[in-house]
Amino acid sequence: MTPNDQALKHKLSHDTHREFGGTLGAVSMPIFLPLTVLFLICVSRSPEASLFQWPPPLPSSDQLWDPLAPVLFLGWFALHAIIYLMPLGTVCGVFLMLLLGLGAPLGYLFELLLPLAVCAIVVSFLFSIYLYIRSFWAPSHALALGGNTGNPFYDFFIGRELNPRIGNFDLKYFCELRPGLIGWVVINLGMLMKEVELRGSPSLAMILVNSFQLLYVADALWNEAAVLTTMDIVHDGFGFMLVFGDLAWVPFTYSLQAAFLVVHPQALSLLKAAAIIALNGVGYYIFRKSNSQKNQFRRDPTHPTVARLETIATATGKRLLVSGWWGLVRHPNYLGDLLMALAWSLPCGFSHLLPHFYIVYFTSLLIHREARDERQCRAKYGLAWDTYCRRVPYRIFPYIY
Ligand SMILES: NC(=O)C1=CN([C@@H]2O[C@H](COP(=O)(O)OP(=O)(O)OC[C@H]3O[C@@H](n4cnc5c(N)ncnc54)[C@H](OP(=O)(O)O)[C@@H]3O)[C@@H](O)[C@H]2O)C=CC1
Ligand SMILES: CC(C)CCC[C@@H](C)[C@H]1CC=C2C3=C(CC[C@@]21C)[C@@]1(C)CC[C@H](O)C(C)(C)[C@@H]1CC3
Repeated sequence: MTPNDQALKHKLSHDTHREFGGTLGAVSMPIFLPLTVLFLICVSRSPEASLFQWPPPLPSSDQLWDPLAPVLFLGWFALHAIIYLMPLGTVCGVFLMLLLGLGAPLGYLFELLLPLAVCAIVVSFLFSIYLYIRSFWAPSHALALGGNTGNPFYDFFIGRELNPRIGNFDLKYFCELRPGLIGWVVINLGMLMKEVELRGSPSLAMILVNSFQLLYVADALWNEAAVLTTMDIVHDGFGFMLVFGDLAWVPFTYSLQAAFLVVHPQALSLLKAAAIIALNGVGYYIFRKSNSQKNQFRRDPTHPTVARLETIATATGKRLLVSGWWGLVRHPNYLGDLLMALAWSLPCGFSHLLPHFYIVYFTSLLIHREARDERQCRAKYGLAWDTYCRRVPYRIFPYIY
């Protein structure tokens, strides 16, 4: 071990700040979150669709298992791994998959949703155990700062290794963008097909939810390289939280609105639809413009689109934007993302709480995420960050928060 490795190991073992409720959170979340996924799917297809109904709509054991589910899940995962390894761009890869999937009875995904979610949960546990064990062979410089406290429950949850790789295959980067995110869109499409089977044509609400979320995922794939600057890739280890988040949470809870609409059709006037489309458009515009502005600035601060923006210097040599989108609030990209989240739930009406689960969860996730990023930026940039906070006092919502 080099002196550098030793110093880092020392720093890692003394980084005692615990996120997500510390050990208690790390022990309870791997139990609570998978049960939440199964519970929400059951609620979405129950006639009442109530989060508070008693007794809760629990699944029977035969609803949880179907031999086709592991074949489909593992096949899906393997297909993405092959496409990832092939010298094809993401867009070509997705196009290839669409061709393969053309004519597949996607509506059957509605019946398979619970068994598929069970597979995703089991695979998430097995994969995280593999990642935890292999991290003990990783060099110190490959470990994540936050996930090496020595507490096995906490480290398993947060992830010990930052960017585990098999050869050139980056496991975290792959999981963050491919199988789960694209799986979400395919599940949505399956729900739309199921609606067509049941009612002859897709409803306007279903078309809106599918189109908005397809745009979101297509944007993520189109701007794939930008994910390299997100907190998950740069800072967080690859442990249960992200594995489960990528493979189970995203595809099976982000598709709840479409699943809800299959059993609870909603009428939507053209005027309301137009207002919701406008809201999604505004949200997307803010989200994309602000993310692109920061990414461009980080890539090349002399680029004509960002060169005139006002900045402040930091002791690290990096500068912080204080005008443009990043002068409006400290997280304009979260603001845009939240407006889109609202637009995704509005087509589902207000008769039930379930389709609004996403916006409630997402608001809490981003408020918590903002606080984590703030802590990291203050540690990184010190006084310059305080100056930025004084210049741009609001975090996400101008004049509110
Ligand atoms: N749909 C979903 O479930 C989720 C979506 N997201 C979305 O992912 C995207 C990425 O989010 P996330 O990774 O949290 O964070 P950001 O993309 O907002 O990145 C934060 C980083 O940006 C840099 N930065 C902050 N302020 C400035 C500034 N004024 N000037 C220049 N650089 C600055 C800092 O890093 P540095 O200085 O080191 O470059 C900071 O750590 C967001 O659009 C978010 O909405 C996130 C989580 C979940
Ligand atoms: C299981 C927990 C309750 C929460 C886990 C959080 C994860 C679901 C999210 C953490 C960061 C994410 C990002 C995206 C999806 C959700 C997770 C994995 C993202 C890929 C969505 C598409 C965006 O365009 C993005 C900017 C690429 C996102 C990056 C962060």
